[in-house]
Amino acid sequence: MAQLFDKEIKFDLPDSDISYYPNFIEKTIADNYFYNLKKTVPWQQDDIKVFGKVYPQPRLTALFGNNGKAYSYSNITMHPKPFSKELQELKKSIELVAMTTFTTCLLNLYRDGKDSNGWHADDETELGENPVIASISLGQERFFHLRHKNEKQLKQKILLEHGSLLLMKGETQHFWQHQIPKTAKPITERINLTFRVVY
Ligand SMILES: O=C(O)CCC(=O)C(=O)O
Ligand SMILES: [Fe+2]
Repeated sequence: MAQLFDKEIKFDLPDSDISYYPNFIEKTIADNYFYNLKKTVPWQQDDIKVFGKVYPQPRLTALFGNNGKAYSYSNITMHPKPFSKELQELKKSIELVAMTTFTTCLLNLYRDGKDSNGWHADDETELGENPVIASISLGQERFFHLRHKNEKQLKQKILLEHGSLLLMKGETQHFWQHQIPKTAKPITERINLTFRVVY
């Protein structure tokens, strides 16, 4: 079978298991996924509650899944739509690398540099004890920041490029938080897909 990716970059960070595959999806195929998902996904903007105040979430999202299980975070509960043919296809190729059978995909659309994703860990109970999170990036590259929850000097920045895969597993979500910060640079849109198992 053809290799879908040419290298794995493993981050040597304590209490974590994080790998980055820069060219997981070939450029022209990644371009096609981007345009197709941008056009066909029913993007929504939910309100989030932060310290008792309600704000529109600074990005658009969508949830797909095959087991009907809802996913809740930041006071939002999302109900999955059935996987499209292309998401199903993408899920299959990621499962080969992640060695996990995913049930659910959360999609994020960052419209410009003002869109972001605040510090958090993907540690909701419905994701299980040690979640495997497989994250695909399409379109505009953005920085992904990681910080250790207890040892504040431990941090890492990863540039998430078009067609890349970032894999987080093991105890990562217990010890590390991540974010996509805003940027003042004039930038274009990015789509992120995170495949997860929702129990
Ligand atoms: O956009 C990204 O790369 C990260 C998304 C994320 O952390 C999440 O949806 O939980
Ligand atoms: Fe996350």
